[in-house]
Amino acid sequence: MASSRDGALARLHQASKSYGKVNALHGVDLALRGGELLALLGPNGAGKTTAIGLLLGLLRADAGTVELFGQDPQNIDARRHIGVMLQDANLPSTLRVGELIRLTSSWYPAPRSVQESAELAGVADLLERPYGKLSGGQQRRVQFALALCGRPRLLFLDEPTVGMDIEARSKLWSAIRHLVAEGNGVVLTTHYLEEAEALADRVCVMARGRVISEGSVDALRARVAMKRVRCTTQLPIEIIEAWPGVVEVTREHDRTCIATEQAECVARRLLALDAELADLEIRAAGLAEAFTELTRDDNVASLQEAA
Ligand SMILES: Nc1ncnc2c1ncn2[C@@H]1O[C@H](COP(=O)(O)OP(=O)(O)OP(=O)(O)O)[C@@H](O)[C@H]1O
Repeated sequence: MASSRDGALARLHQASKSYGKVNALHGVDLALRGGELLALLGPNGAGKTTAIGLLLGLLRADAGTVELFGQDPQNIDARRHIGVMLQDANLPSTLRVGELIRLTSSWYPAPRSVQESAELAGVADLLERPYGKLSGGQQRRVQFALALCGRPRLLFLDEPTVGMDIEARSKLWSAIRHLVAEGNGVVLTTHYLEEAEALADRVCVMARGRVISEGSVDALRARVAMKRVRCTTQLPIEIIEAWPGVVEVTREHDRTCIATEQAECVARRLLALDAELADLEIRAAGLAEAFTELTRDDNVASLQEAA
């Protein structure tokens, strides 16, 4: 299967798409490469599903170009080298898991064995069970087995771990890492930022139909000055929230977490006002803070544009 000129397995170039009056994508550029996991992030309505729909050939762009293995994504040959796990899979509930994997594999030119697919997805003990009788998390794992059974070179995973418990999620993460290490490309959309942080080689943040930031997790983190100050304090949240430079304050059990661009000033105030303060800790921003700051800046920009 061919890649496009720049070595990408798939790409959007200046792609735009509207639904009636809603401009869902405006001139988006995106390249997906082998051996790399790209996390596509953005608030609800940012255009992620639309971008994926174009790459999968489910939608047609109004303008710009869309390539899948150097071809039109509607081309059946190109589609045989992708694996897809979308949010609403409608699978026949009476079929057994083994039958579903066998049936799906038969569509691909060089599929994995049923056993290998089932083991990679952690469903080897469920092969004889009817799909409809499985729990939500088990059904998600079966959908993952169906996405990878055709030995795809490019895998699209739309919020793959929703509804999974911690153990299932961590197994799925290792399977995804295995697929990337084999040289395959993976596109992941998720609202769990720790998932993107754990898996992504590259992160693309979308908002209002545009790519507003793209780079490695570290590069995105470095773009934001935000830090996290954690401590145990009896000071009321409302007081801390009013301090200059404080962006967000949350409290879980007795731990208070403050997102701020002025960590040292906040720490000084905490120490001055609370003689009982304990467990003070200052950390660099995680992807979650970077995301909050990037999308907040974008909202400010959009309000300025509108004014
Ligand atoms: N079939 C459709 N008809 C009309 N508008 C649509 C349609 N699909 C999406 N939209 C609109 O296009 C915009 C982009 O939607 P899209 O589903 O691509 O966003 P998203 O980033 O995937 O959001 P989410 O995180 O909520 O899944 C939104 O304003 C949405 O309401």
